Amino acid sequence: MKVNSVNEGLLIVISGPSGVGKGTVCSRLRQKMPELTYSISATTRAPREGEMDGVSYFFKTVPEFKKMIEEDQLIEWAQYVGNYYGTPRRFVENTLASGQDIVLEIEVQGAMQVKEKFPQGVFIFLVPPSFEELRQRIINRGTETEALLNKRLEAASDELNQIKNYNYVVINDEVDKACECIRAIVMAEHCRTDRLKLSDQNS
Ligand SMILES: Nc1ncnc2c1ncn2[C@@H]1O[C@H](COP(=O)(O)OP(=O)(O)OP(=O)(O)O)[C@@H](O)[C@H]1O
Ligand SMILES: Nc1nc2c(ncn2[C@@H]2O[C@H](COP(=O)(O)O)[C@@H](O)[C@H]2O)c(=O)[nH]1
Repeated sequence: MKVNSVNEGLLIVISGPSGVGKGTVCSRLRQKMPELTYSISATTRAPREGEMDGVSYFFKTVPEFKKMIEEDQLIEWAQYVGNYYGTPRRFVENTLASGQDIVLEIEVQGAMQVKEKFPQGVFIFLVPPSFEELRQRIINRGTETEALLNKRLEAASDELNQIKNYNYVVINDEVDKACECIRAIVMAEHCRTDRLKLSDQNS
């Protein structure tokens, strides 16, 4: 019995409202699951203290970003709280084609665009233990003005309504627990795709 030779990696989208802890969970996942590859997004937002170009994001001017859109260099893009964010296409496609799994940490509008193009992807929504905890996390992070904090919280209410469009929901009450849930999801998805490949092979 041979497993299908078409052996693309999994495209894993981790999404959820601002401040829920996507970045924190993904950086812990990098330690716990070094076998996963992580996409680096492009953005027009200004770098925060400690963020490096090409590591945290590819920081772009608005004309540079618009050129990327025109040249179809992005799998998805969205305007979020006054800035553009998008996922560079080539790196994602090359990673999947080489059989490696890739993680996209993106907001909801972009995640839904990815779902249109890659319905076979694994869509995970991170939720906070409560809306008040979400607010506190953004305040404690200390990166937003009050006006931007309110915009992010407004966006969060809409984003939480999109849960139904995701395959999995993970509560980020503790970072390690959230990572273990994601590890379990990835393992289960590998078993599922192996089963599909074997059924195709033997039908
Ligand atoms: N499980 C957790 N318990 C307590 N605090 C947490 C937890 N996860 C993340 N945080 C804290 O919450 C704040 C927001 O986390 P983080 O920046 O990772 O969120 P995010 O979802 O990536 O936000 P954004 O979408 O705005 O980039 C950070 O200060 C982080 O340390
Ligand atoms: N649609 C996309 N959203 C993205 C991408 N990269 C990051 N993000 C999301 O934007 C918000 C704000 O991020 P911040 O770094 O300014 O706090 C957050 O939800 C990120 O997950 C992307 O490529 N496309």
